[in-house]
Amino acid sequence: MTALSTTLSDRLQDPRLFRQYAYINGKWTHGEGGREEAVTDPATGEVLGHIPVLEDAQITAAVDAAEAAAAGWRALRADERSEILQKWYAQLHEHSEDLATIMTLEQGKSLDDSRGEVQYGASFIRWFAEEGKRTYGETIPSHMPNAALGSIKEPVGIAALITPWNFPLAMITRKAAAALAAGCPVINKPSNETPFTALALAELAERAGIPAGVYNVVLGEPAAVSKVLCAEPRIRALSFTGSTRVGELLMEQSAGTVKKLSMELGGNAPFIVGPDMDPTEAAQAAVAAKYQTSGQDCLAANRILVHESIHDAFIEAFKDSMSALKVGNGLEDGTDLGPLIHDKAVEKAQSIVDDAVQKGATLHESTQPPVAGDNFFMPVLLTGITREMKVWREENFAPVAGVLPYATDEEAIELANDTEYGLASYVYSNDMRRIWKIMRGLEFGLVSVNSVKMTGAPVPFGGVKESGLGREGGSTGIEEYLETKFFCLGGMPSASGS
Ligand SMILES: NC(=O)c1ccc[n+]([C@@H]2O[C@H](COP(=O)([O-])OP(=O)(O)OC[C@H]3O[C@@H](n4cnc5c(N)ncnc54)[C@H](O)[C@@H]3O)[C@@H](O)[C@H]2O)c1
Ligand SMILES: N[C@@H](CC=O)C(=O)O
Repeated sequence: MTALSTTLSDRLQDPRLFRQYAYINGKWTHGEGGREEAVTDPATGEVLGHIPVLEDAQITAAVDAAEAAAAGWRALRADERSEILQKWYAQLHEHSEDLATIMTLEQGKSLDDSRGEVQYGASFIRWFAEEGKRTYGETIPSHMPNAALGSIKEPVGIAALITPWNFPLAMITRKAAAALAAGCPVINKPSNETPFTALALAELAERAGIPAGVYNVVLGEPAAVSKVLCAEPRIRALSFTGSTRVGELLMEQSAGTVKKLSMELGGNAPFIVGPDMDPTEAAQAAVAAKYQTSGQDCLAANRILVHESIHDAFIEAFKDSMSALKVGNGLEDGTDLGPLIHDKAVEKAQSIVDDAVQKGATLHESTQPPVAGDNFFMPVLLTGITREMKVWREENFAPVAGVLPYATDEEAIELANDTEYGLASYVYSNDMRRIWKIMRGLEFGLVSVNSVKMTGAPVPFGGVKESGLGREGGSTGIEEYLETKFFCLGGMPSASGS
């Protein structure tokens, strides 16, 4: 390892949380082929450390380990698994500041946002520790004489969890806690941009007493690792969070082994502002819904639809609010927006802005001076946009907002639904009838009315159309890792004579 690789551990109260190995069968594992990949701080370009690039046989070894551990984990009572998960939850709380530091260094988001994500991610562990105790089956009135019918819930088996870099902790715990509570061993493949948060979670899982083989983290070349996981018949569930492009690829690759699939994919959220709204209040909410995590959020309000009667006042207030956002290194006090994850993200953001301007949109820039650094991108607003522009059609995953005026509620609904995505949507209005009409008309899995914040452990989170399959969190999230087994007990004496 290079001298710089010690920098990250020097910043931690508990340096053992910084791991530069995969975690398989309870052991910290290097790559057998000797290959490594560097992980950099997107704010500075500094190398934070290295991760091993595992060979295919090592990915299969993780499946072997999970298979060997499966029977023991499944045999525990739900309340015994719950106790272990509660200990994992406590570990996250005890080490929350270190987890936030690791996250900010490798992802770039502000330290406050990272702290918030640690609490958010931990909340899924506590939630599923409780939900695991409530995986009820049912009794079924029999249609046959002398038979008793019913169903029980059983763990689906080994679950592979492939996760993104934008929420490096919560996207893991929302899956892993549900799978573990259901009785499934897990194999997490985190993003190569943010592996150290995932590895710290594994270290804390071990300290909490999650047995060897039940929790594994594999690393390597993403397409190669995912190919092995998808083709592996012993993996019975695949839960993926990431882009629609990769999600579709993984669905194809999993077809041959007919896995249970959960897909949390991309979004292109509309934000509808009714004519009855105060334009300043609505603009402040839209700015918050668009620029959080520098726009690198599947919930980001990309397409802002404002009633024509308040459009101009809304734009003025939006520009003021956008210009108040402080861009900088996430470790610095007062930073609202950190850098984008890498140079390709900056290039994509710039190409979306250029495309819109070239097709006639007006660009409004922040009044703050630009921040030096390759991956920093100042927040911008585009007005006068059309449906032909990339800013309308593509998930930009950057601090780029587009605003379009509309005249009627029907037009707002039609515009909002004009996308292959169907994850999150926002409605701002004080008119209950309008809210109800628009909410029912929106083809999205999540509708947030007069609130920027919509997520949390009790929420059935997920999208429709090409935004995905299944729901995470809430009372349904654990179902992604359970099978229903029907039973028919024949030859039974029956009190009712049936
Ligand atoms: N719906 C949700 O809950 C949700 C949450 C967070 C992010 N997202 C989406 O995730 C995307 C951003 O995250 P990202 O850039 O990490 O997504 P991504 O699809 O590029 O990567 C996600 C994961 O897939 C892996 N991967 C990348 N290329 C692969 C390939 N060719 N074969 C197999 N695996 C591959 C990555 O290493 C990573 O672990 C956005 O589209 C965002 O909307 C969705
Ligand atoms: N903010 C989302 C993740 C999307 O990128 C969430 O809370 O699940």
